[in-house]
Amino acid sequence: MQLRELISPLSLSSPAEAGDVRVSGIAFDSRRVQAGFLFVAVRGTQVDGHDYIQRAVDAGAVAVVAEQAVYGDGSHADDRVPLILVEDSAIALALLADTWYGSPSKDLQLVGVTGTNGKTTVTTLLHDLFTALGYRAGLLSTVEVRIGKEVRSATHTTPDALAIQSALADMRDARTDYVFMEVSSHAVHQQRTYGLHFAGGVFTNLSHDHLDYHGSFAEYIRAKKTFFDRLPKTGFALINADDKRGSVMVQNTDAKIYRYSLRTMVDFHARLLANTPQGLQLDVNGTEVFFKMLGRYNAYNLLAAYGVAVLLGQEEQEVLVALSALRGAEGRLEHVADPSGRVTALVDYAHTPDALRNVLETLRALLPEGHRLTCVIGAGGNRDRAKRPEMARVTAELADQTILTTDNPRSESPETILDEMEAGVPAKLVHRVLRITDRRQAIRTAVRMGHEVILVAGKGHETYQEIGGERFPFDDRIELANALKEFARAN
Ligand SMILES: CC(=O)N[C@H]1[C@@H](OP(=O)(O)OP(=O)(O)OC[C@H]2O[C@@H](n3ccc(=O)[nH]c3=O)[C@H](O)[C@@H]2O)O[C@H](CO)[C@@H](O)[C@@H]1O[C@H](C)C(=O)N[C@@H](C)C(=O)N[C@H](CCC(=O)O)C(=O)O
Ligand SMILES: Nc1ncnc2c1ncn2[C@@H]1O[C@H](COP(=O)(O)OP(=O)(O)OP(=O)(O)O)[C@@H](O)[C@H]1O
Ligand SMILES: N[C@H](CCC[C@H](N)C(=O)O)C(=O)O
Ligand SMILES: [Mg+2]
Repeated sequence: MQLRELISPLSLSSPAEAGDVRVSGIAFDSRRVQAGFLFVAVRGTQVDGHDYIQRAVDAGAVAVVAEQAVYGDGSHADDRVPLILVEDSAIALALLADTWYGSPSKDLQLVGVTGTNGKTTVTTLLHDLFTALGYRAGLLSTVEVRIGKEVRSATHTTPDALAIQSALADMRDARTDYVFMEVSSHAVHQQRTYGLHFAGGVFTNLSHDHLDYHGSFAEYIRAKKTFFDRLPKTGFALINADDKRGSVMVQNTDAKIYRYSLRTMVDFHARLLANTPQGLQLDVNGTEVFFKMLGRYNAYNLLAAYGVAVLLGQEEQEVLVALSALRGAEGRLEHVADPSGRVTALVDYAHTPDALRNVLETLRALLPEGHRLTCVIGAGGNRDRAKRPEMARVTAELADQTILTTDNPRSESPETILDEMEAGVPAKLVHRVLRITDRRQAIRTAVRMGHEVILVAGKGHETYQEIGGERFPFDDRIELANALKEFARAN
């Protein structure tokens, strides 16, 4: 593509000298530049992409997009290639990616889901629902990217702008009708989703997470709200009316606002008739349905998916019938078989205080009288530190036995993370809390406790443990299954 054509959507105040340079690709990482590429210098959380311009040009970049021509160290832009100056290179990157791939979001019905918890569940439900209704559906989630029958594992909840546009282009080429994507607060803040044309957006809920990155709860709210601020007039904004942040989210949106609730008679309303170990019985806008998913919080996820489907023009009764058979995403309240048949063993992705409260309260409510629950939980390294003591406190309060352990320490010391978790356990509950750093041992010990219910939380679908920048194979479901087998053999 000609550089001139590629940069035309950037609406530059002083049009750059693009000449007749031909661009063969775009990269925002100098290590991925090939001959003929356009390099976009983006300021990051670790380093500044502007410091890598020379390297990008040496690697074959034929043009550079940057926010400045003179850098902190006094060096100047490489004058071998055209430099296109922009105000915000992350926004420029998103627009360039959109142009490069031919604006695929305009050819698809794209729905974004944001909120602290429930994004993967709602997007997966929607993907599976629209597939069941006979459409070609695409998915961009924490777990996977689905393009028709092709499944790619995901690197991020919301990938970078080039990866999003490339996946959407593949979906468009595969004649996909509807695409459901998670929109994380990191993504909004880093402009990964800038310029995407959304048919609608969903807000699930807001609670404590990612305060390390955003700095404060107000900034975290602001990032999520920006997603709704940018929705088009033609789109819809579907919010959880039972979450107190719902109305703030859509305060400045141009999109048409719709609400869902378990408490009030809004556009999409459900009444919880029964919450059983087999599933949920709900009255959804006047129709009684039994769903296979468990727990009150999943009533919200189901209602959000129902609302989106109806707003996208689907027939209400057909939607309810199809939704009633779905089970949501893998690694969320996923059962692990116990050969002895004595234990209900589950893996879940709860990795925030609110998610842990929800899943533990759900299990508590469904447990027969006298049944005891052991929960294995850790907290990730290089992530929000403030949530660590809260996660331990909530678990200690709601489980009969808590085992604190390691969950992706990344570059942090596992012991320091565990110290910070332990600090949150109220003195009167310390007798219910064990600390076992090695996650495999923690899971084995949980099984040996002999309680009727075991919940291994925090890693869900993950198939690795990230320690010191390296990912080692580790899957809670396999570990739990092995421990249950061992225990069944020994007893
Ligand atoms: C904290 C964070 O979000 N970091 C993301 C960010 O990287 P960064 O800002 O730290 O980048 P950096 O290392 O400072 O580099 C700055 C720039 O210099 C460039 N560079 C760097 C080195 C070099 O040699 N040459 C070069 O050109 C880099 O390519 C980059 O453009 O931009 C990168 C490219 O898009 C992301 O891969 C990276 O995600 C990291 C791996 C990450 O762990 N992110 C997590 C926290 C995340 O995004 N999570 C959310 C939400 C999770 C959830 O709750 O579901 C998600 O959407 O996944
Ligand atoms: N609507 C909800 N409200 C509160 N907690 C929920 C809700 N849905 C799911 N959870 C809890 O949060 C966990 C993560 O759910 P899910 O993966 O759907 O969220 P997510 O928003 O995609 O998370 P992430 O930010 O990691 O992408 C679940 O395993 C469950 O414990
Ligand atoms: N996608 C989220 C989930 C993390 C889950 C937990 N296993 C961890 O590593 O902290 C994050 O990156 O914050
Ligand atoms: Mg997710």
